Amino acid sequence: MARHHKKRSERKARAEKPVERKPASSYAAIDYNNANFEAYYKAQGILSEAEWDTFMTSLKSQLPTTFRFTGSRSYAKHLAENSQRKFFPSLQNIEVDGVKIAPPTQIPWYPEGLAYQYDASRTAIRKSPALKRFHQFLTSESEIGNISRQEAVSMIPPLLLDVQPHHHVLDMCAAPGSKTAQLIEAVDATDVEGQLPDGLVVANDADGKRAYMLVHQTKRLQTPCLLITNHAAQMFPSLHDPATGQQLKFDRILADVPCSGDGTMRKNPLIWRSWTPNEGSALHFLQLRILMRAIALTKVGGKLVYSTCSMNPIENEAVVAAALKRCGGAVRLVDASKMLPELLRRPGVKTWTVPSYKAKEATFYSQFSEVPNEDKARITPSYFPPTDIDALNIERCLRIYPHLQNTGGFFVALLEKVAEPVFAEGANQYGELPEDQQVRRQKGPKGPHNPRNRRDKDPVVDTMPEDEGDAEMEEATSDDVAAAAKVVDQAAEETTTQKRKAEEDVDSDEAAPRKQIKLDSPDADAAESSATATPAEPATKTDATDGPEMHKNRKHYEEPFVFLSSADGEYQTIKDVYGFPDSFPASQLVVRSEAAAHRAIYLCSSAVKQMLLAKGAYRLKVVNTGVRLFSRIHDQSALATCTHRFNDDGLALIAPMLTKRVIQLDRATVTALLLEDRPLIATLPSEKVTNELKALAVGGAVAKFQDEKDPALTIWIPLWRAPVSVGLLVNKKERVSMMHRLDIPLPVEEAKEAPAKAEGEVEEVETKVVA
Ligand SMILES: C[S@@+](CC[C@H](N)C(=O)[O-])C[C@H]1O[C@@H](n2cnc3c(N)ncnc32)[C@H](O)[C@@H]1O
Repeated sequence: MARHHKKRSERKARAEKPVERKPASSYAAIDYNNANFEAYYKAQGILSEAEWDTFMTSLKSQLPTTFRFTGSRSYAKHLAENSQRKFFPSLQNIEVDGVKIAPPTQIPWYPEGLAYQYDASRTAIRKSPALKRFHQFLTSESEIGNISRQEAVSMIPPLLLDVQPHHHVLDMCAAPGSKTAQLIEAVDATDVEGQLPDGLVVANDADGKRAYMLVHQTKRLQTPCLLITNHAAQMFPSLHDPATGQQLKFDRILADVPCSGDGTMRKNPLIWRSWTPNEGSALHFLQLRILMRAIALTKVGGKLVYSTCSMNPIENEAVVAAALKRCGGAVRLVDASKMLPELLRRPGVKTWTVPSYKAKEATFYSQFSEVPNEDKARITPSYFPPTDIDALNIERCLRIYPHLQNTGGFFVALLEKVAEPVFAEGANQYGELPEDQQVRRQKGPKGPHNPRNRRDKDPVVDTMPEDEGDAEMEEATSDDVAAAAKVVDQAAEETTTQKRKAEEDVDSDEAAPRKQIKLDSPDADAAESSATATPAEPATKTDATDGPEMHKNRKHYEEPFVFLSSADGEYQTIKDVYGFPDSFPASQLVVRSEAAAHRAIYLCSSAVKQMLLAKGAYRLKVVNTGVRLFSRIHDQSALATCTHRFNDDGLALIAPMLTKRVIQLDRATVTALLLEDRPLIATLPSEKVTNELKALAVGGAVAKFQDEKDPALTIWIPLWRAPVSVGLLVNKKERVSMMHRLDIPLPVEEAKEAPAKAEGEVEEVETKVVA
C-alpha cells in the first residue's frame, strides 16, 4: 500500500513538473539537405534557375510567427487597436544579444490589416521582458479565441472563398481547424445585436480524434452555425430535403486535403529527413476523389477551393486538371489574379513528370504510355498533364513559395461549378473510368522511402521552437503528415472490390452520375419526395417524432440530439424567468438526451437544424453541434427561481433579447467584480446595482457593461446572485481578457506567467455557489 502511495505521489510530482522543452538548438541540429527533394523539384521546373538558391535558403530558415485577430468585425478591430496601442510601442526598439528584433508587421494582403507577422526566437522572448509580455498576451488571447495563431498561407483559402453569412459551407478535411475558424467567422459575421446567425459550417475530418480536436478549437468561437462530423471526405453522405426531396448542397466547399506537406518544411524541419517523391504520388488518387466529391456536393453557381501545403504538381495541378477534364466544362478555374492583390504568387505549372515508385531509381515518366506494368497499379493517367492542358487555364492556380513573402509553401485552386457534370459513359461516381482506378493494394517499395512502411516507426516529431500552447493552434503539423500516411492505407484499401462497393452504397443515389442528374431534376424530386417524404416541420420531443433520420445512426457518437418543443416545461420556466420574447426561435434549441431534465441546452442555427433533420441524416456521424446557452443549476437555494442559468458560451447571442434579470453595470462595479471573486452585494461601488441585485431572487442573471466612451464595447457576462454576494461566471482567462479590453490593470498574480496548457486541457468555468 505504502509503495502504491509512493508511486502515486511520484506520478503526481512528475505531472506537476513543467514539461521540458527541446532546446532551441534542435532546430539548428537538423540536416537541411535532401538530394531527392532538390533533384525532384529541379526536374519539375517549378522555379527558374535564377531564384533556386533564394528559394532553398528561405526553405531552410525558421518560419516567423503569424497571427490574426478573430471574432466579429467590430470586436476584432477593437482588440487590434487596443493591442497596437498597448503593446506595439514597447516592441519598437528591442535588441537581444546584439540582434535587433523587428516589431510585428501587418501581413500586407490580409483584409483590414487584422493579421500580423513577427520574427522573434524563443531565446529572444525569454530574454526580453517586453517580448515576453506580448507573447503571453498572444497566448492567452489565443486560448479564449480573440486571436488565432495561424500560418499566413493557411489564411488564403477561406479568403478566396468569399464566404457570406447566409452561406452553407463544408470544410471537408478540417482538423485542426484554423481554416474552419475563418469560415465560421465569415458565416457568423452578423454584427447586429440580437440577430441570430443563420448560416452553416460543416467541419468534417476522417480522423476521429482530430474531429474531436475540432470541438475544442471551435468552442472558443461560440457559434450556433457549426456541425462537426467524422467521415472520409470522399464518402461524405448525401442528404435530401424531406419536403422537396432535393439534395442539400453547399454554397462553398473547402477541400484542404491531406498532402505530403513539403510546403511546411520551415515549420516541420524533420520533413527534410523523410521526404521522398512517393509521399505525394501515393496521395494523388485520394486527393482527386476528395475533390470530385467536393464538386458533387457544391451547388451549381457555388465555389470551392482545393488546397494543399505541398509544392508537388502531382498533388496539385495534376489533381485539378484531372477533375476539370472529368467534369468537361461544368467546373472552371476562377481567375483570382485581382483577389488579395498584395499576395505574391506564381501561376500553376503546365508541365511535370511522374516518378517511378521503384526505390533508389530516379526514373521519371513524362506520359502514361511510358509507365511499365508494375507501376500501373499505382500510377493512373490522371498523374500526367493532359494533352489539352492549355485549354484548362491551369495558370489560374496559385503557387506560393517561401521566398516570395517569407511564408510556407502552398497551393490553392479556386473553382466554380457552372453546371452539373455529366461523366463519360461507364464512369463511376468520381468520374473514373476503369483505367483511372488503382487496381491493387499500394504496397510500394520496401524500406523507409515508402510512407506505409515508415508510419509509426519514424513519427515526425515537432521540434519547432514554439510554445506548447501554440502547437494546438498551428495547422498542418506533424500530425497531419502522420494522418496523411495513414490515409495512404485508406487509399489503398479503397481499391479493393469490397470497399468500392461500400462507397457506392454510401451514395447509392449517386452511384452513376447520370442517375444523380436525374435525381436532381424537378421530376425526380417529385418522385423521390412522394415516395419517402417525412414532415418538413422538425420533430420535437413532445411531438414524439424527434428526428427519426438523425437517430438511426446514434450508436456512432454522442447521445442523440433532440430538438425541444416550445411547450417543453423547462424551456417555459427559463422563458418566463429571463423574459424571452415570443419571437425567440425555441425550435432551434437542442438537448443531448431524451431525459425530461436537461443538463444543458444548446442553440443551433436553422441551417444546422435542416441538416440534422434531413432525409438521410442517419448517415451523418455527428461529433458535435450548437452553442451551449443554459446549464442546469444544482444549488437548492436557487432552484425556486429557475432550473437553469446562463452559460458564457452563447450568452452574447441572445442576451440583447432578454427582458428580465439583466443588470446594467457601471465601470466601477464591473471592475470590482473582475478584481474580486465574490464581493458582498452590500459593498459594491454602485448603490443602484446593489439595490437591483437585492431585488432579485437568488439564481442566475446577466450583467451588461457598455462603455460610455466606446459604445462598440459591450460585454455580457453571466452572473450568479447568491444570498449575500455576487460573482461572475467566467473562467480566469476570460476574466484577464476582459481586464485587457477594459484597460483594468491586472493584479500581480494574474500578470505572472501562466504555464501553457496541454492540448485539450480546458479550464472549467467557475460555477461555485457563493455564500
Ligand atoms: C492538411 S490537414 C487539414 C488542415 C485544416 N484544414 C486546417 O486548416 O487546420 C488534412 C486533414 O485531413 C484529414 N484527412 C485525412 N484523410 C482524410 C479523408 N479521407 N477525408 C477527410 N479528412 C481526411 C486529416 O486527419 C487532417 O486533419
